[in-house]
Amino acid sequence: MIPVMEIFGPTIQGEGIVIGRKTMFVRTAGCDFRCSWCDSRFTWDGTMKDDIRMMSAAEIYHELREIGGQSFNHVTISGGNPALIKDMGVLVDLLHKENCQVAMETQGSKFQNWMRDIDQLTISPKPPSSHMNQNLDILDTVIAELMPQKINLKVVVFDEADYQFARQIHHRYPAIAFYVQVGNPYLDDTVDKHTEKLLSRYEQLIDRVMTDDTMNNVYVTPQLHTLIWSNKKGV
Ligand SMILES: C[S@@+](CC[C@H](N)C(=O)[O-])C[C@H]1O[C@@H](n2cnc3c(N)ncnc32)[C@H](O)[C@@H]1O
Ligand SMILES: Nc1nc2[nH]cc(C(=O)O)c2c(=O)[nH]1
Ligand code: SF4
Ligand SMILES: [Mg+2]
Repeated sequence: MIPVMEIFGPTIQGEGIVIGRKTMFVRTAGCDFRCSWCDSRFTWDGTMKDDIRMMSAAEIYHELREIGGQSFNHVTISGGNPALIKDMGVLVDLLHKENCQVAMETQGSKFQNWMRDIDQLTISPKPPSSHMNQNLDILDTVIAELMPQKINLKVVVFDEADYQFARQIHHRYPAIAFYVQVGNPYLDDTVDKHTEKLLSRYEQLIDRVMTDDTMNNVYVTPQLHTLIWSNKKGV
């Protein structure tokens, strides 16, 4: 059984390697990290614990079709940390059998065998501003289990220390597609002029990367969904 926090979509994948892709989301409950700026704290801080449902893969698939009808062929599994969940492989296999591609978001602190079957696996190590201490030896062991061409790395950047961390991660794994994503400090979804504020932060990150000759093989991205909807839940 899988602890599900929310199922929603179709929407656009707002982040990373398939940014803009029409997708459904399955968000699991529970995380082994506690990032200071987590935009999905409700998955682990207890505030929405009454919404958590223990569901089988078949039940999740049924609900995806109930909400999304035939209007999707891509599902993103996020959380929380979905890599905590042993039984997820059954859902990944079922989605593939039903001709859906499957993406996943995780922070690289845990490995499960079923992660090898994910079509777009994003690993997002946490920089200093998160106040997490990402264990790079564990990250090495997780990445060693996976095919470099089937995964990508995405580091969220809020400040210069985060940027230096991003560079360190990119150079530690040069064969893996690398994304720097601008941090969103506006977690309350009622911030005035959030789009302008986020775009301005995005522009600063672009400027930082453009003049850095050690960061040429990289993608610089915003969180597309937050430009439109701020940190609204369920989009
Ligand atoms: C909510 S997390 C869930 C998956 C997994 N726990 C992880 O962190 O990779 C999904 C993505 O959102 C990113 N994220 C979380 N809070 C953010 C924020 N305030 N600004 C920008 N990205 C954020 C994470 O770094 C991660 O790449
Ligand atoms: N539209 C949209 N794109 C996303 N990409 C990653 C998300 C996440 O929370 O993991 C996310 C999300 O919550 N919404
Ligand atoms: S690892 Fe992901 S879900 Fe967990 S606290 Fe950090 S951003 Fe949030
Ligand atoms: Mg999100």
